[in-house]
Amino acid sequence: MSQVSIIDDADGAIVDYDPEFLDAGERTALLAELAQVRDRFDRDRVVMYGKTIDSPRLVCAFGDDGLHYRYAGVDRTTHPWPPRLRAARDRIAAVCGHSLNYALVNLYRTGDDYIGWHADKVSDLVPGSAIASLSLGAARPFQLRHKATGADHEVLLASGSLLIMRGTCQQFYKHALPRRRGVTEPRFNVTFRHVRAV
Ligand SMILES: O=C(O)CCC(=O)C(=O)O
Ligand SMILES: [Fe+2]
Repeated sequence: MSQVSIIDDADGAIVDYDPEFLDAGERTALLAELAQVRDRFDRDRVVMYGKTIDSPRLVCAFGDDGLHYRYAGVDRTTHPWPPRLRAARDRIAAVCGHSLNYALVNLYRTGDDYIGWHADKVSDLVPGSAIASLSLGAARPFQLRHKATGADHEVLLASGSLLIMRGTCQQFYKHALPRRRGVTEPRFNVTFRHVRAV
């Protein structure tokens, strides 16, 4: 595990990045497994400022039985873990130092798909738990911005890379994956989370 520190600030926000968490064989196998469940992906209908908006990307959730994780008015059913995704989850949980029971997977079909500036909702997560983000497919730039100072960070998320956000990251920073014209290859992003049992 060769982690690079992206953020480690006085407020306790921590972001670490490992560009080569998965080797080439694991990347190919996991991409193939996600491609097999491609028909389970659909757009989120997100309620924002009283309006219903279809997300500019496709989404699918996997997790342990009976879990719910709500965000922006979406309460999505979780599918059972495909075996390779569960194996990746186990390895990533060992890196985080706690269990991970939920994975939200975004599919950016081309560079036109994106996710806007936001912080992840942490009230349904186990306090102090990390959010671990595994990328597969097209490399896309990921941006982090401090909510008060506007300080910017950008990381090109490579296929097979792992980015871990922990500490007060969601409290002090927003993040986004902007549009990138000219990207024709799809990208899957899996964010593993430790959702609180309700
Ligand atoms: O695709 C990414 O790298 C980020 C996804 C994300 O921020 C989210 O699902 O909350
Ligand atoms: Fe996010």
